[in-house]
Amino acid sequence: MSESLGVAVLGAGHMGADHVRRLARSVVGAHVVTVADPDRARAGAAVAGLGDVRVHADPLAALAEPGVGAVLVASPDHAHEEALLAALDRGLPVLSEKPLAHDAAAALRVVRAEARGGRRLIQVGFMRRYDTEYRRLKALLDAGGIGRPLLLHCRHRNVASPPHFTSATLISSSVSHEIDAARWLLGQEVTAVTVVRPRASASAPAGLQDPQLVLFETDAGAIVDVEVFVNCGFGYEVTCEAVGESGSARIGEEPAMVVRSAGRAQREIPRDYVVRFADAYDREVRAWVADAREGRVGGPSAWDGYAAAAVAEAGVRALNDGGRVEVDLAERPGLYR
Ligand SMILES: NC(=O)C1=CN([C@@H]2O[C@H](COP(=O)(O)OP(=O)(O)OC[C@H]3O[C@@H](n4cnc5c(N)ncnc54)[C@H](O)[C@@H]3O)[C@@H](O)[C@H]2O)C=CC1
Ligand SMILES: O=C1[C@@H](O)[C@H](O)[C@@H](O)[C@H](O)[C@H]1O
Repeated sequence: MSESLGVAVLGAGHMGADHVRRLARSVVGAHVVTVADPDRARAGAAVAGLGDVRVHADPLAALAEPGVGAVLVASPDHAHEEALLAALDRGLPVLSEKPLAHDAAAALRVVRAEARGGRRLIQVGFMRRYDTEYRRLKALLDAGGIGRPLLLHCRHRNVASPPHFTSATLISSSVSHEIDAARWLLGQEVTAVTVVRPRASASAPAGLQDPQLVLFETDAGAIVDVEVFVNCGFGYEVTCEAVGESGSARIGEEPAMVVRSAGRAQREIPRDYVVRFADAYDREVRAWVADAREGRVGGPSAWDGYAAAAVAEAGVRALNDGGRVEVDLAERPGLYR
C-alpha cells in the first residue's frame, strides 16, 4: 500500500469541518494537507490542533500545495463545478459532496470533462450507499427477498432549513439523496417526476414550499414517493419502505435508545445528518481513501451525480410549472457503462 494520502479539503463549514475531523481522527492512511475557505477564520478553526495544516482563502491555491494527492469538496453546491474541473485538470481523485454540481448542465460538463480524461476520478458523496440499513435493504432487494419491487415510500425530514434554502433546494439538495438511493436500490432510472404541494408549514420561512411530496416513475414501472419536510422542527428522520410483490421492508426507524420512565417510553431522534449518518460518512471516506491509495475510484460516480441532477431538474420544473415532467437524460459516456 502507498504512503499516506494528502488531502485538500475545500470548504470548512458544517460538512467540511466534519470531514476534516474525520480524516484526522477516524481514517487510517490519509492526512489533511490544507483546508481552503474564503472565510479563513473558519478554515483555521477546522484545523485547530491538527499541527501543520495550511489554510487558504482560495481553493485553487490549496490544490497547488505540495503534498496534495486528493481533494474533498465540501464547498457550497455552486462552487463544486470549478473545484471539480480544477481537480480533474490536475488528475487528482475527488470525493465531492452531493450534489455533483448546482444544476444538470454543470453536472454534465463535469461528466464530459472526466470522460475526456478517460478515467474515473470523481466519487459523489451520496453517503446513504454506505449506511448499514440502506445496504441491508439493497442486499434484500438484490436477493429478491420481497419479490419484484413496486414502490418505495420515503420520508426525509430535517429540523430546520438553512437560510439559503429555496423551494427548489428541497429537491436539488435534500431529495437528491432519495433520487440516488432509488436509482441504486432499484437499479432503475427515474423517467418522470410529479410534485404535489401541500399547504406550507407555518414553521417554514415565508415563501418556502415546505413540505413537498415528490413522486418518481422509473423505467421499470416502479413508483417512489418522497415526503420532504425540512422544517419539521422535531428531529432528523430519513426512512424508506420498499414494497415488493411478496413482501415489504422498512429502514430508518431503528431506535437509538428508548427511555422508559414515568409511564412513558420515549425514543431518541437524531438532530441532524451528521448524527444519523455518522457511520455512513466514516465508511464512505474510508472507502474513498483506500481506493485512492490503490489508484482506484469507487462508489457513486460523476454519472450518478449527473443523473441525480437531471432528475432534480425535472422535479424543480414539476414544482414550478405543475404536472408531470419527463427526465431528460443525456447519452451515457462509455466510461460509465
Ligand atoms: N452528504 C450530506 O449529507 C450533506 C452534504 N452537504 C453538502 O456539503 C456541501 C457543504 O455544505 P455545508 O457544509 O452544509 O455548508 P456550509 O455553508 O456550512 O459550509 C460551506 C463552506 O464553504 C465555504 N465556501 C464558500 N465558497 C467556497 C469556495 N469556492 N471554495 C471553498 N469553500 C467555499 C463557505 O465559506 C463555508 O464555510 C454542500 O454541497 C451541501 O450540499 C451538506 C450537508 C449534508
Ligand atoms: O445533504 C444534506 C443537506 O445538504 C440537506 O440540506 C439535507 O436536507 C439532507 O438531509 C442532508 O443529508
